[in-house]
Amino acid sequence: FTELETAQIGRFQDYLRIHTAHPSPDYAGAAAFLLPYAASLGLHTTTLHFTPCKSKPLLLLTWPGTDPSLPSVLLNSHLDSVPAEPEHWLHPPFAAHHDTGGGRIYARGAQDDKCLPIQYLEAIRGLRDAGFAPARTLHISLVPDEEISGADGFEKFARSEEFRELNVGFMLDEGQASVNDEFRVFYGDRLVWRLIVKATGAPGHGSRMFDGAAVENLMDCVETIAGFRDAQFGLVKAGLRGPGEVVSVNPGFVMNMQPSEAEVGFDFRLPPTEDVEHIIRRIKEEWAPAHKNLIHELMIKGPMQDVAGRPIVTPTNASNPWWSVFEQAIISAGGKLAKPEILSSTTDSRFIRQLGIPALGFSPMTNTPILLHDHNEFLEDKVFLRGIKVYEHIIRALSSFKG
Ligand SMILES: CSCC[C@H](NC=O)C(=O)O
Ligand SMILES: [Zn+2]
Ligand SMILES: [Zn+2]
Repeated sequence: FTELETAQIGRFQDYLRIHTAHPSPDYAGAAAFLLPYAASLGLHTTTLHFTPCKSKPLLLLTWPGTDPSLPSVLLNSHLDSVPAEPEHWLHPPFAAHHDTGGGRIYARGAQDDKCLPIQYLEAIRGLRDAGFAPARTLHISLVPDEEISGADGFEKFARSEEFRELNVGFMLDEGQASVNDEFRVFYGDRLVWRLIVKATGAPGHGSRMFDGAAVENLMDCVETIAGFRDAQFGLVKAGLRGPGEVVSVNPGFVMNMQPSEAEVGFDFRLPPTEDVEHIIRRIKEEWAPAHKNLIHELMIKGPMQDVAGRPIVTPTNASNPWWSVFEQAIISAGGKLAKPEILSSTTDSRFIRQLGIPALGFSPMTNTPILLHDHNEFLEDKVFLRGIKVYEHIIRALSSFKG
């Protein structure tokens, strides 16, 4: 590695060592690391707060463009991470151990998504040192609480006056690792629903067999939903649909059993183009019907349509000029792009797509196992460094785009 590359890996490790995991992410520590870092590159820095206690900062880093009349480009990354169980890890999850043999850097957040701000900033360093001046203003947003819904993070930011003033024309946000040598890109996120079904039934002695007990009623619900789950999963297993193109449903989000009351929770994920009325009808009529003493509560986590009443997706065709700028940038970086996908999980991109602003999910990690939220999350040093080069191409292209 060159001296610069060694320093870049070091900065990545320093950031990974900040304890950003829920339930008590060290946002102040992350801000204390990132703000002076950005300032040292000549970026303007602002800290916004959308909570009264000011414990959830949202950092904005800005590289002003030479033509401020053009809409800006936003690169997003969330500051928080999911928790880790250290006993299941080869190395402590916040030590950022660098395995010098294989080059792996182990840490919670190595893929999701603490590589991104370092890659964004190091790409800016490279471009600045090469004398590049962006035409469009480039903003980086570093937001709290993505992992816990973004309600105090990007959701409030997207509705704010400060956001409107940024005049964002296009956003890049996190994506996911790719197990082959094609970069993955995401043009939509699935919708998140939580369904709680409560059953009531006749109480009775544990030795008696009788019809209509609460748990039995609830089991009918679980079994019918399990059948639907099998059918959806079957489409993915048969290669007919991508994992983001089916409705996923997983039980067990809350479980609380009593003799005359029983309750189960389901985590539902729906493709943005799904016929939601049809699913709601099936819940009411087939899966949790009142005649089986089942009641249900459906929580819809976030918007289901954009401001124009359409599914929340970013076009990846000629109708979206940013798409071809992005695609060309990947090619100019010597990369290959996989077919655009719907992300199985959910990111902050949904809040900006909902406003009708195009956004793509992208994390430059090829030939890397998908380890977000998993034990032993790691990113290889060479993959991390290549990502910096890829962002140099992307930032150059997006910020020069005159369309
Ligand atoms: C209700 S928003 C949940 C957001 C979360 N995002 C990342 O994992 C997810 O479960 O996909
Ligand atoms: Zn993430
Ligand atoms: Zn995550």
